Amino acid sequence: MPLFAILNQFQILKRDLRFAKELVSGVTRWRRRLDYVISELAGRTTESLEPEMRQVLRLGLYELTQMGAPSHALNEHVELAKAWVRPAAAGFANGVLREAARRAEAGKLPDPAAMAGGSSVRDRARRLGVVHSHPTWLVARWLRALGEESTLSLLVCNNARPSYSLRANGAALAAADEEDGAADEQGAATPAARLLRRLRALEGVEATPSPLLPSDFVRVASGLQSVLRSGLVARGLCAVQDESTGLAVQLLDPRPGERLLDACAAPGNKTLLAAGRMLGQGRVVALDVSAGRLQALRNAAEAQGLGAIVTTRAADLRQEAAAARAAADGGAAAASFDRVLLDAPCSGTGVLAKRADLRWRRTADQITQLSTLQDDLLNAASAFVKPGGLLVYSTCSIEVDECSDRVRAFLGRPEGGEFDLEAPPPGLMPEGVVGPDGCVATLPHQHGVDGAFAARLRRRGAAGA
Ligand SMILES: C[S@@+](CC[C@H](N)C(=O)[O-])C[C@H]1O[C@@H](n2cnc3c(N)ncnc32)[C@H](O)[C@@H]1O
Repeated sequence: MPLFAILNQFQILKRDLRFAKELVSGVTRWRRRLDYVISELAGRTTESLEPEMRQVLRLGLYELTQMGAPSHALNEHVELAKAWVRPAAAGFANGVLREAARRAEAGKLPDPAAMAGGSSVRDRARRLGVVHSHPTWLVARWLRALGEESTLSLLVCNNARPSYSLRANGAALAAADEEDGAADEQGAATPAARLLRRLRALEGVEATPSPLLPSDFVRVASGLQSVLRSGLVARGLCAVQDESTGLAVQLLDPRPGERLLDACAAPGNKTLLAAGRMLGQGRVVALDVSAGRLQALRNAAEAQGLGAIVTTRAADLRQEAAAARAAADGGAAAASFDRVLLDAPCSGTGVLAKRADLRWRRTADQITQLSTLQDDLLNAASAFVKPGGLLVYSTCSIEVDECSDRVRAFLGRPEGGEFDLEAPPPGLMPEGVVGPDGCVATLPHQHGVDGAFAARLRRRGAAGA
């Protein structure tokens, strides 16, 4: 086959891939609202349909109503029903989708906002849950915690196109500038300034320093695909990472020459930012129960020129702490780290705009189970903090039960007896992210970044870190 034909085919494949991605992520995000419309049109609940038929109708309806597909494109979905569900299913799919096309053209698609219902939290959560395509239990939680107006903004934000940021890798950028002979000119520049210089050379990329963490992060308003194609990420000069993840490291405030434990480290977004701040001096132990994800961290540390100070350890933090406490010295030797970061496993409700599927995979029971794990991990992490040292607890959740409640519970347990919740020193954190309790918290609709939480806990004793 001639080269131009192969390239042409490749273009088509790329276009198809983009289309397929948009379709799948859109259907995943808008699943509940789509199901409402389908059930109104079909006169039966979507749960009563075969799973494959449900998917065919969701795909067809989304393409028709959100991607501006002409009604003849629905033939593809009818053919899909024939092939995937069974030949006789084509008539049903055709009937529902043609009715959708007719009603859409007349501006009369079933509208969930007009759903009848009472004014209890549950009823309002159900209505908002269908209109904005979120599970009722989660909306009810937010209505209780945040109120109606804030919940509504959050729901809208979770369905909007997410914004992306890049973390600038200072060590790798400095080395690359040296190689390019730009070291003098860039000598005192921050990692973000070094990265911005490179981004300016790329066509179609609009980027500005992060308003929250301007030294390390860059906000990309457009052109993320060009950045990825440029090889800057593959070469380890930057990483796609939300600014909110940098807040926990900012609160931890690691310094050159210190010993730092990242107790739930993989895949290493925070470890690598922290290690970068240590300017090649000191030691970072990155511990995680997942050996596979730790290997990815190891590779990234090497690529970013941070391999010399980062050591990985695959282990369960709870077992490590139990072993340390059972030692003859009662754990005194293990309590040797100046700073410990516990970025705990959590529900991830702060990152729903970027993870379209997560809202459907989480349950209220999981939040309860995760809270127990978070308690156990906080107890364990505290064993490694030296007297006078710092423990930062962080999550990417916006649920109080996974955030400030866990900190309060820790301070009330024997393991937390030697710790105090400490407000960040003046000037350390950006404006608007520290609450009255001294904890750091972001909400996507208020801060324009993912939702996240971080608290700074100081162990009483000798010299402070
Ligand atoms: C929120 S993620 C950490 C993300 C990481 N800090 C970053 O910024 O890239 C939580 C991590 O905790 C790890 N984890 C869960 N249970 C653990 C345990 N018992 N001991 C150690 N690590 C654990 C998971 O494997 C997961 O990588």
